[in-house]
Amino acid sequence: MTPPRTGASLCRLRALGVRYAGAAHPALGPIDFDIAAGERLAIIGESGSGKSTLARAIAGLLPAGAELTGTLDWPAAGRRPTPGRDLGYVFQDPGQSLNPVLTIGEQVAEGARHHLGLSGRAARAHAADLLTQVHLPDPGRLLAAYPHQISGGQRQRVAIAAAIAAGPAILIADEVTSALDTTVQAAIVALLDALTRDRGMTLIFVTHDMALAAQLAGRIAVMGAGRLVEAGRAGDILQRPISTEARRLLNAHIDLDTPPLIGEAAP
Ligand SMILES: Nc1ncnc2c1ncn2[C@@H]1O[C@H](COP(=O)(O)OP(=O)(O)OP(=O)(O)O)[C@@H](O)[C@H]1O
Ligand code: NI
Repeated sequence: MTPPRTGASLCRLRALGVRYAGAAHPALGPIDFDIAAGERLAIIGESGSGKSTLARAIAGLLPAGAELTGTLDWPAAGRRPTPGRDLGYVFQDPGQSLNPVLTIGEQVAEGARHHLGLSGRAARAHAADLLTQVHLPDPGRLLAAYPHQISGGQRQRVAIAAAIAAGPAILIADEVTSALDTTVQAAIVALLDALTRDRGMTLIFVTHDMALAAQLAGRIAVMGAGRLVEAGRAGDILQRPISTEARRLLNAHIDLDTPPLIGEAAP
């Protein structure tokens, strides 16, 4: 897919709704929203608010049997992006992104071989290059390793390398840092920031952390109970949140930043 002009409407949601198979109520919607080409959007909300459902609907990665209502158009491209080629997706748990019985080399090279038509040898070289780009040490050795042989933070770097292997124009990262400790979190966020900026990719970053959202995104969409309750520039939402959901997420973050009482901090 040729990357559309920056700022053009990339994805247009109109009365978009999702109902999972057998569910009594829709998990999402109706949602009206536009995503601009090249923008950096954070989708935030509390657990169960529908963030992943929205992200998966955009990616075309909803589970079988999920029913979509309303419309989801791709005006600039004229067709939906192909996951893996036009759109990369990184999950919260690298176990969902990575296959435990394939080597890291095999899975990072797979996207390049499949979508770019590279030979096995060229795809392997490309995979080693990608591992370097996500700042993993000793790519030559890592190519032959299995996911369980590296740390959680390293696995997330591998998942990011695999997601961008075919050079997609869009990257969706769904809670990719929530299983990691704070310093590793910051490094992964910095990596996503640099990679997507360098490549002019559209970034959709799902999180329940307002500070991470504001750090990475230009615009924030706030979800609550399956609906979009507020959307706007990151700075505006941080300084003047309107919805109770956005206020709650901000307060939650201030609480986290409060230093623990001396008694609690003692070992
Ligand atoms: N595969 C599924 N089948 C049925 N219901 C689902 C499925 N996935 C999610 N749901 C339901 O849809 C609603 C929205 O869930 P979703 O995972 O989108 O929320 P979320 O904001 O991503 O939450 P979290 O922060 O916990 O990841 C919830 O009520 C959830 O139970
Ligand atoms: Ni989720």
